[in-house]
Amino acid sequence: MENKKKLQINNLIHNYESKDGEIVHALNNINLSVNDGEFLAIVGSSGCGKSTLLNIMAGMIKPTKGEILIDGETFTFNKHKIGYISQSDTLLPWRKIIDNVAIGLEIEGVNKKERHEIARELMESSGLSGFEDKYPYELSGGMRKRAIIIRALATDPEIIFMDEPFGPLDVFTKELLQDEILKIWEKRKNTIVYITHDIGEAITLADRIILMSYRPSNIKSKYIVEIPRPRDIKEIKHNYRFIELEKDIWEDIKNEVLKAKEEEMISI
Ligand SMILES: Nc1ncnc2c1ncn2[C@@H]1O[C@H](COP(=O)(O)OP(=O)(O)OP(=O)(O)O)[C@@H](O)[C@H]1O
Repeated sequence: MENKKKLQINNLIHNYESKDGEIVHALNNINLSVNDGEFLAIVGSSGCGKSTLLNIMAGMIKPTKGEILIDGETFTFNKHKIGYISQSDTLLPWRKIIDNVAIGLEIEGVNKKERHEIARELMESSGLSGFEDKYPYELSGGMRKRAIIIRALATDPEIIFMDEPFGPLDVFTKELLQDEILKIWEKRKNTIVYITHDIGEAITLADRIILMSYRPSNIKSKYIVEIPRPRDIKEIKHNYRFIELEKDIWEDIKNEVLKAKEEEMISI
């Protein structure tokens, strides 16, 4: 049976224009579909356009050309519910953690009792019980990140877009959070599109990995991660498929970076 397509990107082109009129050709005719419940990771060298692609998919940037469909319909915020998690710490410092976690529900008009119930449940499942009435500055970086993740989950979005969510964290905290994301996703099966620089992270988490070429960026390669689930965050690194895949993707990215450097040298 064919998988149901949740998200579809057709003929996407995006150019930026800087203040002095210089055009940056960021994305060049991207065609991509993401299946319902799929965990898709996007990797690529720095500046290749990963965040641009994610921000367009999440409706935050209007593309120069092309269309974004969710369940076959043009994406609009009125019709479709999405979650977005970036690298930055986006908790509101003046709100208690429970009110931060519940903010999406508040915007949806859910009453206080109900939204606090949902937020409490999520906080309990992610080890944040007891911190409901604390303020963001009273939590560690890892705890704040957990609060941001469950805030995105609280409204039960159809698709969650994540832009290097664990980038600034230490390796230990990062692995704990990766483990949590895996557990949450294995339970809920939301569709996730996840950007990362970290190839190991992409292999650990994703069903499929897209490698973007250098600018103007396109999809250079696609890799299926054929490692069974549930995945053990520590064990997976010793899996021969993990090792092979990591080597192949590294090689692929290295060639892309070298090509970009050569082009830069020629244009100087
Ligand atoms: N608002 C903007 N105006 C002009 N150029 C931009 C703008 N945003 C991004 N760019 C350029 O578009 C290209 C793609 O940027 P983008 O941030 O999408 O890349 P990225 O792959 O996410 O990079 P990184 O991995 O370093 O975060 C870069 O050359 C960047 O300088």
